[in-house]
Amino acid sequence: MEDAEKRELPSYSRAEVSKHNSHESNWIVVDDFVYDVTKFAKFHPGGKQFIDRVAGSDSTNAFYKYHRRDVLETVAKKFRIGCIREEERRKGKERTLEKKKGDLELVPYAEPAAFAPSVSGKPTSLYYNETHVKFRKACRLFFDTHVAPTCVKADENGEHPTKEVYELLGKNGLLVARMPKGPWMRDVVENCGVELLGGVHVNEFDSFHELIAHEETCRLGVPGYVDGLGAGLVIGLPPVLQFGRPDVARTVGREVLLGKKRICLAISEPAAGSDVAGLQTIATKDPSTGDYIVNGVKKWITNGQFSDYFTTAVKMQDGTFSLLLIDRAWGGVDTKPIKTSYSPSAGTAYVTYENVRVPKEYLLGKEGKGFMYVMFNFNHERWYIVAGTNAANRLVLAECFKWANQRIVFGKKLIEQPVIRGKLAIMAAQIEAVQAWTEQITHQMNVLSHEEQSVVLAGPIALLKFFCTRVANLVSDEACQIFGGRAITRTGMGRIIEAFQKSNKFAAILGGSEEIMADLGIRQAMKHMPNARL
Ligand code: HEM
Repeated sequence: MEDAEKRELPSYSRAEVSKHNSHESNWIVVDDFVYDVTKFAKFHPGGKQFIDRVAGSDSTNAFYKYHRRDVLETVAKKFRIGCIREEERRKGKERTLEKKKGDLELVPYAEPAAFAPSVSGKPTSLYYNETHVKFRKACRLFFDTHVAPTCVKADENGEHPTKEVYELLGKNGLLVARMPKGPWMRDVVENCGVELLGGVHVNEFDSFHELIAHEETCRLGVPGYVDGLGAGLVIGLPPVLQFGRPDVARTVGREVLLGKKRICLAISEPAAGSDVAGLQTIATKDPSTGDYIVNGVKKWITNGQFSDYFTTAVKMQDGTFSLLLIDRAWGGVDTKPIKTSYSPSAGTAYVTYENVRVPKEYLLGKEGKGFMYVMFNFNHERWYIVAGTNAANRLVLAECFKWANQRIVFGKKLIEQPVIRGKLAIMAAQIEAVQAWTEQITHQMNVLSHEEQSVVLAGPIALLKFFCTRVANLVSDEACQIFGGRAITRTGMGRIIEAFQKSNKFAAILGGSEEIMADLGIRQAMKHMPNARL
């Protein structure tokens, strides 16, 4: 793409560029493009003197000391006046790697091993086939084209993803792709015009495609906005689809999976986080109609601020729990934003229910069985949290590799320092371990029934989540040390590291805290352990 653009532009020799080396005419070269920065110099955010110092020269290396590559495609583009003559351009490893929309990364460990470039072109994993490769590439192109160009600003401004973005995700199957396996996918594909990306057929779609959909959504580097893109849907809609009355499940399922309505899961309360049994939101039954009247509050509800539907856990008068689907339009539901350490784009809310009348048709499953449904849903929720967190871990590692390759300190590249390579090694090894275990569990999800999964996978998924969020903690810590001051700066080179640092603890708490996960993993193992003795 860059080469094609260069063919269209006037070309200059390096000698010609070097003549424009003053305040009156200041040209610089970055990646073989020529920029006239004469007028821009005094508006340059880094100060005029930096630009003046390099007037007339190739400033590629100097440029990459202080900017992310995207500055070239945004701010710098309007000053681009030409390119360097072909025979004088940088060659081989001297050239900055060109990256087009939809390209997978070539940086080491930036992609799961099965998607890293293979020398022979042969598949390198037993879990994935050609449809997974096509699906990942199509997802990457989708996000690079439709989401990446605007999400950084939206996240910065705390804007929720728009209805248009949701509808686009819906139409391209990126909402249904994040649901557990079930008939809803065939329904929206065959009856609602949804087309799965990469030409994947409904019959081909499996849990590995779903894993890819989570990974691709979560690797944008803007955690608040990423959660705004459907964290509520991933955890809030499955109970409706799996346990709702068929007519309710179909109507609400279609609305949400097409991106026309939004949903969240409302379980935690000011006094009940991981301790789900401590819920205090009460549902009383109207004996004349069988409807439920709900009163109470919910806290930390991701997407609650802009959701239409709330999949809500309530306590019944007899002390048991039920799950109700509540529509904001019925009245009595109020949401207000909670300020968290990441962007308000996630729509994290404090939700109040005041005498909300819920028609009995909106009970999910059986009365009094809500706790079981919440537990059932937790396996999928925790597995999705792992998928997203490890995708973010990987993104951070790729940022570290790039930065260590371009940052010069004490006269050499950071990556030439053994201490930095040690940090990259510990991150890469642990991220790969999480990936391998995730893929193993994903395979089990593919072959086991839901019932078997509840028995066999609850423990391993809890331990995997515990391990993954510990790894995220380590990745964040090491990345901060590699990026130095930039890791605590919201914009510029270290923005992804800074955002990750502020948000990686979310995954260690939501969906069951690290401590509870570790304990649950071993308790589940003990349940199935025979009375073995040494
Ligand atoms: C077309 C050329 C250039 C453009 C459009 C440009 C634009 C920018 C922008 C937008 C920033 C704000 C930080 C960010 O968003 O990343 C910035 C910061 C900066 N730029 Fe440039 N720049 C250019 C060339 C250069 C060159 C050639 C140098 C050095 C020789 C330089 C040195 C700096 C420095 C030192 C900062 C401050 C970095 C910091 O805060 O740590 N810039 N520039």
